[in-house]
Amino acid sequence: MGRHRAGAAAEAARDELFGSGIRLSLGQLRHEGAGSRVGFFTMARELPRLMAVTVRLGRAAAPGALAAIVIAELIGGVATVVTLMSTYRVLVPLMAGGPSRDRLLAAGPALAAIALAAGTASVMRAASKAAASRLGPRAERLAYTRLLERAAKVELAALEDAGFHNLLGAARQGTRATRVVITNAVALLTGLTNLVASAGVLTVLHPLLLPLLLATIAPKGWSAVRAARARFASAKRYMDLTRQLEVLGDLLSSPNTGPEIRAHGAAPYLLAHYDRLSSVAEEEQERLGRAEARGVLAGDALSGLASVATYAALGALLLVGTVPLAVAGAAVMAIRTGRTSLIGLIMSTNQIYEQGLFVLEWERACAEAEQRALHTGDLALPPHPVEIRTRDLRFTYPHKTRPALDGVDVVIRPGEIVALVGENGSGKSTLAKLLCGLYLPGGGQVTWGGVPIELLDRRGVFERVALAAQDFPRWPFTARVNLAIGRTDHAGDRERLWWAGLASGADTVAASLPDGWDTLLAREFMGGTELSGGQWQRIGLGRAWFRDAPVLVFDEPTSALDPRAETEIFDKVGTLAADGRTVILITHRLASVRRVDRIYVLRRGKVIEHGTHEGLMAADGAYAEMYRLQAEQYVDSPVPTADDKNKKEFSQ
Ligand SMILES: Nc1ncnc2c1ncn2[C@@H]1O[C@H](COP(=O)(O)OP(=O)(O)OP(=O)(O)O)[C@@H](O)[C@H]1O
Repeated sequence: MGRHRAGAAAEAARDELFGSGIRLSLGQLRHEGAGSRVGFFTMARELPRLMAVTVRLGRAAAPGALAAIVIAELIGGVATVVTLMSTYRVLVPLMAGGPSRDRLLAAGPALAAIALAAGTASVMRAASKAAASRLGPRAERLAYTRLLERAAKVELAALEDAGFHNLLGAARQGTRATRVVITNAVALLTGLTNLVASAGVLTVLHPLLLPLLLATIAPKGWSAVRAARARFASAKRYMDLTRQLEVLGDLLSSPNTGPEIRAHGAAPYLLAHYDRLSSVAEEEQERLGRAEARGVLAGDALSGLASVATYAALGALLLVGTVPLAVAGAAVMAIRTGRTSLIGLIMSTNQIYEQGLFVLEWERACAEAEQRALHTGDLALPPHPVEIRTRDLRFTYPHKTRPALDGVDVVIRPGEIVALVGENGSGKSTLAKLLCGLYLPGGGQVTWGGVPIELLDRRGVFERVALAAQDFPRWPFTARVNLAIGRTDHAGDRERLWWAGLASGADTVAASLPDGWDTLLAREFMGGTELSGGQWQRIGLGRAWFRDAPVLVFDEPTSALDPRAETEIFDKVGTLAADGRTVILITHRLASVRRVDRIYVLRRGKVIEHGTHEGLMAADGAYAEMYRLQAEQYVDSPVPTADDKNKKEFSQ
């Protein structure tokens, strides 16, 4: 009852902080989990596929190391066969009649063979381990690089899809799992060669002994596999929760949220939610642990019974004289070796399976990322600037019902400055992203030079655009790189940096920093520093200037700038257009759009008005109303200038 209440409280915590998203994802995964609840044999079928993925990865990462492992393990297996068979050959003369000296001498060659084989096996195991330590990290790096390469190329919309995001989370775990799988695959190979060796020897000694050996181990295998599946299903189901706990942990210790957490006294509230959410994770771990313990107990009991049966059978064979004493002695050795190998084999199989399922997620994520890769046509843009136009453009974000854009028609000619204005959430930033090809239309068209964007080589479109987004990234790198990342193939271009710095005012920011352009802009690292909001905005604008593209998109470029800097920026935007560049300007500062070529006013994803400032003022519609509202803020309480004051004093 108490537990039930704790669960309900945690559920409530999820709703309050993260909305219903996590419940949805838990529900969905429960459903998926039900579909994938399969038995031992499905797992047995999955294991080879899982191993094949890892082996392919290993072959690509370090083929030499992989070959070394296989060879060393095979030789190790042969050495085990030699050891076991030689044991039999030692026992036969030792148990025969005659003087002890003769019996020992007769057993001598077999004893020497055992020593040699044991030595060889040790050397081979060591060689195999060394090769695995080379292979593991390389495979992990290769897996991670492949994942990142593919993830960096997917459509932006895919990155914003929570399902794909979760898959990427599991895949990232999968890249780390490759190393565990490889280490355990070596152990598996060792166990397998030893097992084959013992099984072979047992079969030679007496055919009945082999099935008995297998019977001792099968229940253990069953319980281990069951536990591995349960752990994997749980890790997947709780992926969102794990991520949200990480996020809460980061928020509680981040310098960005630090001031607000302290000033608002929010720490106890967040900690309480952390506590409740982590109690859900804890409960799940407990549940898994209990289920696993039950499975282990059942497996061990069955395995114990089978062991008793094995030794009883051996005893019976000995009693009826079917098996001589030497053979029974060797059989005991082989059973012990086989059992140890089998237990090791099950442990490693268990690990391989549990971690390998994440490796399969890695493979699935790579495949899905490839499927969701940026769609691009092959038509090249002409070298000269072209007109950008939308016709009946519609766009809805994934998992949303209401369209963000609903039948938008705009035209932007080369060398024009076009402004997009409108209330919050009206679709301005979304439109800008569609114009520069970051999203593909859900309906209607975006054309560049008359060609629909889907048919164009989109890399060519990106090449022509510099985007200073509203939420531009604050890269935790040096100030220099924060600009140069706008066009990395010119990263070392000092003249470009100087020019971009001058145009955006980022040069004055750099001049105020301890190491100038080489100052690290991340206070969480040693030697790093933090900028003010306005300073960051200058850096962000500097990046767009550094990119120096024919089409510039400025989304709220001056929201954090002081009035002087703002005026300077808008003057510079004007000169960009005079130089033949096309400028798309999104702003709420209507004073700054008076001189642009055309203004589009958006509301709820539609263009409700368009024209020049004068035309829209004359039309006396939504734009005129917004403009007057802003202008009145200044007109209602006029601030006298120094000149006004002089005039007043003069008239008195
Ligand atoms: N990445 C996204 N995923 C889902 N919905 C989004 C996303 N970005 C924006 N939206 C939604 O699309 C609609 C339009 O948003 P958009 O950012 O284009 O508006 P905007 O006019 O630029 O607003 P603002 O003036 O506040 O910047 C809003 O309802 C918003 O909630």
